[in-house]
Amino acid sequence: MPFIIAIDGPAASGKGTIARALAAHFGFHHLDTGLLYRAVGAKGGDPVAAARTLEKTDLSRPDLRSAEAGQAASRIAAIPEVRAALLAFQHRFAGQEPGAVLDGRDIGTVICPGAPVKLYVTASDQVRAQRRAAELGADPVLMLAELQERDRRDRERATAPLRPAEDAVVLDTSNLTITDAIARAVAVVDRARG
Ligand SMILES: Nc1ncnc2c1ncn2[C@@H]1O[C@H](COP(=O)(O)OP(=O)(O)OP(=O)(O)O)[C@@H](O)[C@H]1O
Ligand SMILES: Nc1ccn([C@@H]2O[C@H](COP(=O)(O)O)[C@@H](O)[C@H]2O)c(=O)n1
Repeated sequence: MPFIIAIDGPAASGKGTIARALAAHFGFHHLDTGLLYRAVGAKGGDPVAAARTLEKTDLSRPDLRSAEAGQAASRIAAIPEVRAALLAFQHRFAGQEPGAVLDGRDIGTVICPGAPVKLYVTASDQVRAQRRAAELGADPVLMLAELQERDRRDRERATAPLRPAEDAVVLDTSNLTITDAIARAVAVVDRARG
């Protein structure tokens, strides 16, 4: 049976960085599920139709990492039919041997609630805004407003809201270097694998 690592958390908390590193460390597949929502938002038109016809090539559009694409993603992510259309792809991905790391907002709560490792990666709003501003070469004040608006929408939506699974290990990376954050995540997985 494949080993699944479910990682959730708010925007720019470092979950993607940790997910990629865990996948490389353990030789697992990795899916950044945020990309699915970003790609649907970027396609325009009817989001439900866009989600139902999403193709792999849609995920390599060059504009998906922008703040605008993040905002569009979080708007369409609140539509239950969009989320339903993306379920089968995520479940298939999670079923790959020898294991898979999926990061997003509802992986531990909805997509893979039985995952043996669930991490909820977080950091203070200010730290996340600084990191995202440095990454995109953007204004930290604007990034703070952008992240807070997106987090609020993600937490308050009725379907699959952002929240830690009850059995998730919370990892606050506010005062951790990338190396230390990854080391802590590896230790959590090692413990779970025995
Ligand atoms: N512990 C850390 N210390 C310093 N910088 C970090 C740390 N973790 C991640 N970063 C940096 O912060 C930025 C956001 O990290 P990352 O993309 O992993 O976040 P994310 O939670 O996956 O974001 P999103 O939800 O928007 O996809 C990146 O530039 C990354 O290099
Ligand atoms: N499992 C997920 C993943 C993402 N979303 C929504 O997509 C937006 C963009 O995600 P990033 O991880 O790339 O920042 C995010 O704000 C969510 O609205 C989601 O709902 N579920």
